[in-house]
Amino acid sequence: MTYEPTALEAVRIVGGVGTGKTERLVERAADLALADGPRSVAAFCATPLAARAFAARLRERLGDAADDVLVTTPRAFALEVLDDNEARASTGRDPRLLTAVEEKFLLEDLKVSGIRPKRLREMLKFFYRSWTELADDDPDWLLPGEEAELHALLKESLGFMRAVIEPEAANLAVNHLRESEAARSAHRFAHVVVDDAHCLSRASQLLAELAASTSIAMAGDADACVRAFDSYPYAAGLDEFAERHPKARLVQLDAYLRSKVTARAAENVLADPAFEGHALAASDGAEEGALAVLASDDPADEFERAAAHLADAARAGVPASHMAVAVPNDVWARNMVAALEARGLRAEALPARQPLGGDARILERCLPARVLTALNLVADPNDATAWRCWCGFGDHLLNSAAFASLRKQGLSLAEALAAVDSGAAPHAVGMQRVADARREGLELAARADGLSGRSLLDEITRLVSDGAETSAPSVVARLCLADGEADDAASMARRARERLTMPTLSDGDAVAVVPYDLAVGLSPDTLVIAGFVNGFIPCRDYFDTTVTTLDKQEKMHAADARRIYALVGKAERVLALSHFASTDLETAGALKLKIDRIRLRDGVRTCSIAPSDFLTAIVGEA
Ligand SMILES: Nc1ncnc2c1ncn2[C@@H]1O[C@H](COP(=O)(O)OP(=O)(O)OP(=O)(O)O)[C@@H](O)[C@H]1O
Repeated sequence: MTYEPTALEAVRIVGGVGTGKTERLVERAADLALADGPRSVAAFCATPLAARAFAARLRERLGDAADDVLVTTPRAFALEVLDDNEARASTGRDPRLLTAVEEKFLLEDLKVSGIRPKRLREMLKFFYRSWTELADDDPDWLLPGEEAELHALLKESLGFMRAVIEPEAANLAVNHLRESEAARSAHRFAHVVVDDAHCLSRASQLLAELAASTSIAMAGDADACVRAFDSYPYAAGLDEFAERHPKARLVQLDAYLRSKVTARAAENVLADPAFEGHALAASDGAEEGALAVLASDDPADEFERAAAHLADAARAGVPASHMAVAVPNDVWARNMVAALEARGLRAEALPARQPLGGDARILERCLPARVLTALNLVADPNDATAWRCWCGFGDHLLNSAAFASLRKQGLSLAEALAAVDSGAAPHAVGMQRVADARREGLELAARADGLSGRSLLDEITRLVSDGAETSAPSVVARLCLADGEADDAASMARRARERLTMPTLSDGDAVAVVPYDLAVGLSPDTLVIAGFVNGFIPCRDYFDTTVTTLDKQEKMHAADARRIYALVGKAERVLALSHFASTDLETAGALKLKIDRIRLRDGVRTCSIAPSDFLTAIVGEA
């Protein structure tokens, strides 16, 4: 049976950055929770951090009753929808998102198609975007031949791993809800509110709508559309919402409610032609606020200077929980946290990318990933993704040929590996390596049985490294352990997956150090935008006309302008733009900075780095 949307009471809240959209939704959610009970309300936010901030604002109004309102992200909700037996059977998947390391194995499995890597990546991007836009509603959306074949291979490979890849999650959940009445009633709320809809994919927006039975309110601002958490944010969704709900009540918010100074900064950015003449005006009652430009000589000075700025704010009475630093990358995040802590300020960083790196092809270079994979095997000896990865580590092609031949048998991965155990697997390159890894994996799981917490992680590390290491890599311990808990393997594996695929901040009393695009949902009193230089924003390729065509350059500029607009407007009172003027050549190369000039200073080749092209636009100088 196919789902037909019923008439929902719909509200569309539109307005620029800082005009009170979230506040309206919080107010609405609180009123509805009081009227119809907190369990009748669900709030969808663009990122886990935004959900945390929304829940805190709701708590201020509702007290403990706020705990019974579901405040979540469409991604987490999609996995809940996919977590029942009917969904598992119809999708052939477990509700488990692939981590970045696991995605590398998927990619290698797709390379057996023989398609050149560049073309393969382009086609994958097309599939991923199309899934998020539900293009597969049209049965003829794929061209026959190479395109349809690669898509089939991708779906088969994901089915073999029984896992879900991020751009697919909301698509699978939408389709499951459309098809299953039982699923719809199990995941239904009388009232749904959706915040920052411009940062959500089309499938995420529709998923939230499918969860509503009586009313839906969606808030957004197409000008602030940035890739924050969903990989393909869909700004047009706000207009589509209006088309689907022609009787939707429109709430248009025009006054920027934060400080006058940050209003001017956001307004100045909006003057960019990319925004087609949109405007923003501070509300009459807003306080003045302040804008600071922190110019430093080099990165080390910058970290010091930015931290000193926030230490001064702390002395003036601003709590650390009301401060944020937006950073261009994890190097800046680490250094800012260290500089803030050195000044006695608590700070916590939200990673820009999953912290589990390494080279899966070389055993010695991927110990943390192998330890975490082994933990998954101990947690669930039938974990198909974990077995796929475990039996591929250390091989140049991650044993993709062997897995291709295992997959072709039409068995599940667990059944196919059982056949390997009994020597009944088809002959293929690398099959012996898979058989050996399988045996080692089973032995390891048996030896680790009964342990928990850090001792389990340490024992797995010892076994995985053949005794060379006796203590778990710190990144694995950070991902798996919670304060004072000696959890079993399953709890630690679940926690690590969640921290990798849905990262958030846990310390509510610390300065939030977040990537530029992940300030969604935050309203810090004082915001420092660090590393505000050319190369970080805009990125180096933007300036390189041999790499970037004029068309592409325009698109990059428009995307950056949206990022900056969404970011500067977040500061409640004080905005500080921090940049540095020089660094050594090696650092500049590694960080992909845009080098203006190279000079010899004290025998070191030193590069001049200019502040971001956006700085003058924000400050409003000619
Ligand atoms: N009705 C109101 N009266 C006074 N202040 C308000 C009102 N609504 C919101 N605010 C304050 O204005 C600021 C911005 O509000 P809010 O975060 O809801 O805006 P937003 O449009 O969701 O912002 P963003 O675009 O950054 O997500 C917050 O500090 C909030 O407390």
